[in-house]
Amino acid sequence: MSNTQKVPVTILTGFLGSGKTTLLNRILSEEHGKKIAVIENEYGEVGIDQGLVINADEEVFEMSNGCICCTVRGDLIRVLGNLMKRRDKFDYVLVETTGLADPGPVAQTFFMDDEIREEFSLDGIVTLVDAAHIEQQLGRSDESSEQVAFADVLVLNKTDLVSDESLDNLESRLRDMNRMARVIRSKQADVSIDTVLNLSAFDLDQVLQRRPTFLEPEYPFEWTGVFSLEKGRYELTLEEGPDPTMSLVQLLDQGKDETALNTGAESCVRLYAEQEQLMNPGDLVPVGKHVNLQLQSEGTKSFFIDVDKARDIGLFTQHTAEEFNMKLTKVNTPSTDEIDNDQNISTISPIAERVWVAEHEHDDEVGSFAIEREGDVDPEKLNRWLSRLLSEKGVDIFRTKGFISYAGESKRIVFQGVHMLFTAQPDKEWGNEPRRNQLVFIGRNLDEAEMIKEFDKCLV
Ligand SMILES: Nc1nc2c(ncn2[C@@H]2O[C@H](COP(=O)(O)OP(=O)(O)OP(=O)(O)O)[C@@H](O)[C@H]2O)c(=O)[nH]1
Repeated sequence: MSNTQKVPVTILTGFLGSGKTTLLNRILSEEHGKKIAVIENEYGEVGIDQGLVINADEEVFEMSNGCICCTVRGDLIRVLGNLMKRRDKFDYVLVETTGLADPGPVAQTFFMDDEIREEFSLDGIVTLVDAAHIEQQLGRSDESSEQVAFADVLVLNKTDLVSDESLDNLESRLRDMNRMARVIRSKQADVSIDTVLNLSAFDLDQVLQRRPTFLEPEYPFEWTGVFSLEKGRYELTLEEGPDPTMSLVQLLDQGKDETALNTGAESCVRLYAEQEQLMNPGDLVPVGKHVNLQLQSEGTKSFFIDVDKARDIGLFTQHTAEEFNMKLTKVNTPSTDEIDNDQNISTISPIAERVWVAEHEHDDEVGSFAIEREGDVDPEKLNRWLSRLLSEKGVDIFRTKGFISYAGESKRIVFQGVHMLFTAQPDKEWGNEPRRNQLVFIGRNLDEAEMIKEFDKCLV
């Protein structure tokens, strides 16, 4: 298929609260004659963004799954795959990434996966920059620097909140970080559509020159072991490790050379994006499924693997085998083997092993949670609490957003906060919809229990 027939894709990035949804809504409400499918990559437990995107004919798909940088590729492949079945319904795709994501893995998807590459072409990466907060963000997170570095267009938004002088300084700082990008200033992301869509701006060769590692993938698993097994039942044992659960995929006939390991890894990227199946100790691990081993109980945990004939199997695990002292042993059955005592059972060593090192560090302190409560809140109490919370902890609370039901107000209130700045504005009538509150917080070292307790005090 030639490039012109491929569906163009624009990736919209920018740190939390920089104005991505505002720009998206602007694009969706403009007469541009395009049928746009929107993919929202949410961070957090509740899909608030979908509720904030205006009603349009466009289709909105949400993804949300684990560590974004590691799982996004699998998620995106799944969502794009579904989109292709409705090819007649759209002619442009917009991907809004979560503000915490490095856009690299999102962009990679359009080059690494053959099926995706055949159907879609990356048109450009548009990065929203919050003029009021970017200095602070650049100092604190690698992701925001990556978002600037990858951009084809930098939209310097929220110009109303800073002086012209600061804007000039900021603009020159951004240009130092990325000389290729076009910089546009905006208020409420009021940029003209043709400065952000249909640019044919993304140039893979150029990116590879700047960043030779661009196509080096990141995986949602850290370890692979290939085991050469005979027919029979095997026991997989795990001790205490760094996590109370661990994801795993078992593949049949896994080769052990470099190419085979990479092929296996790519198919696991897709499998890892599927809903995980919880496995308790004693369960039989199915083939080709994303399972999540439950390891909360004390002592050694055992799971079982049945092999129908002599073959090599691959285990792709979220953490390394070493971290859980994971071992595979053959279970002797009286009909086929001599009964062994425990001492004689020997661990089977893998014929090949591979550690997939994620290039990025996981920032464990950054997290999110949602408060969801039926009923109404007292606006004054809520305002007092949030003002205090955000003035005290606003540096660590990157983003707050959601819907609130004010007592005595017929309209739903949309709450939006970026660090210490926040607004609460009436949106649509509640009508017949049940009145409820949904508030998502994203930040560092959040005290979830305390914040929920304080929120509950604001309910009437
Ligand atoms: N003062 C000011 N506020 C703005 C501007 N653009 C957007 N906002 C507000 O900033 C808040 C965040 O905007 P969003 O568009 O939701 O930002 P986002 O990047 O989608 O946020 P996340 O999805 O959480 O990362 C909202 O309250 C917007 O109304 C602007 O130019 N000036």
